[in-house]
Amino acid sequence: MALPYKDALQRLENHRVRATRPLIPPQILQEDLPLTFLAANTVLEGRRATENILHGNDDRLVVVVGPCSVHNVDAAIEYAKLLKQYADSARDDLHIVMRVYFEKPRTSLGWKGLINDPYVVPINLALFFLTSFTVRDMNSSFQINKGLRMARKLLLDIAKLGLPAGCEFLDTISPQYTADLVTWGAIGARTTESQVHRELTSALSMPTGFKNSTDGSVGIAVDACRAARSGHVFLSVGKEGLSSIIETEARKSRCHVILRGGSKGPNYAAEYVRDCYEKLEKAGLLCKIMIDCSHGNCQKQHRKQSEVVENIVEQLSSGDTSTCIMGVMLESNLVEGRQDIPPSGPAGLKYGQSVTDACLSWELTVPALDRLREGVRARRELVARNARGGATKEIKLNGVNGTKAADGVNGINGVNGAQVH
Ligand SMILES: O=C[C@H](O)[C@H](O)COP(=O)(O)O
Ligand SMILES: C=C(OP(=O)(O)O)C(=O)O
Repeated sequence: MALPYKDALQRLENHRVRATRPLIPPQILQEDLPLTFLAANTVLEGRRATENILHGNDDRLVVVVGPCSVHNVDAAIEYAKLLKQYADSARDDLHIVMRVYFEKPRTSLGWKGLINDPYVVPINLALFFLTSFTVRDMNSSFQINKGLRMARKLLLDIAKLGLPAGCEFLDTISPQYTADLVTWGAIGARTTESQVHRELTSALSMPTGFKNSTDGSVGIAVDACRAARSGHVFLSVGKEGLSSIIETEARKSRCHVILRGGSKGPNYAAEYVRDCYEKLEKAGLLCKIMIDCSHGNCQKQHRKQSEVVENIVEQLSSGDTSTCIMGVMLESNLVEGRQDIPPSGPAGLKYGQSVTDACLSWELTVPALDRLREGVRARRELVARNARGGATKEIKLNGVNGTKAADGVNGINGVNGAQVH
């Protein structure tokens, strides 16, 4: 029997939408939590240093290190203070950026991060006790306006400490709320192939890395770097929260590939770095690569990150891939390992431990960072030796002669004639 016309219409759209709630406009949140002079300086300086490393005008390594995801802002600040102290002591060798990840792409289902589902303690005590026994995930409040506010406030507090922050951009609207506080961005393995994320990246003002796909394909990350370098016209929102048509301009690339391993195994070893380099060179792109020690590269066994670090140090010290490695990523937290969110709710969580991927403890992170410093120093010596004694086989790949580029762009690739963008 035919449905009444009105019922039929209702089934044609929004049939599965339970509710639509208003989202705070980005401009209001930015007015409520404005960028301070100190915070702006942290971001600008952090971006400048990252770009100099990307373009071969600074021989340090960018190290993106921190929790897999932030769920407790107090623990994140405690971690940030430790990291800031270390970053200051290591600043001659490492440009340290804290991983401050609020958006989690899931393989299938799971908590999607602090912006999507922050842990907001109910004000009403009775409700608190009731929800303590019934909640799933962080607390299934899905109070996204609060999540955005908490994320912006945390990024602001970290920037005020003088520590640069790095975020994954998973949603294409949320960057309007936080991007002015982000020094370095990432597009994850599950979204690097997405046109929408490549368009978003073309609009981002910070250097950004594209991960290889979860099956290990590096070609899609190279394609993504090429796509993001171009100008695009696409749909998004403006600062007033209005749906908008955004137009971006083609520009010098600030993108790089992140090798994160995949379902076929790790890809941090020199042969994979070399292969990635060759793909980037063929595409006429900046031949700069970050190695993610976690995810597919440690096969989710967090302590293996230290083994990956050892391999990177070896490559930095002597390998032909030495100078195309511009960065390293580590998943680290106050407390080692990971925990599930208890069925009774987040109140029972252990302080300072990840609820997503397992992380290195702070105590294991420091020696890994120290080793990376040693690797950078060894690379410096290698480059200096090469400058004194002519090109050696080891560093032929990049043709680096240890000098800085005059135009601030082609320091690394300029020598062997590869095109730079
Ligand atoms: O970095 C975190 C995870 O690797 C990513 O979000 C996927 O997580 P999942 O496989 O547990 O869903
Ligand atoms: C989700 C992440 O990584 P990937 O995209 O490599 O899985 C991450 O870095 O948090």
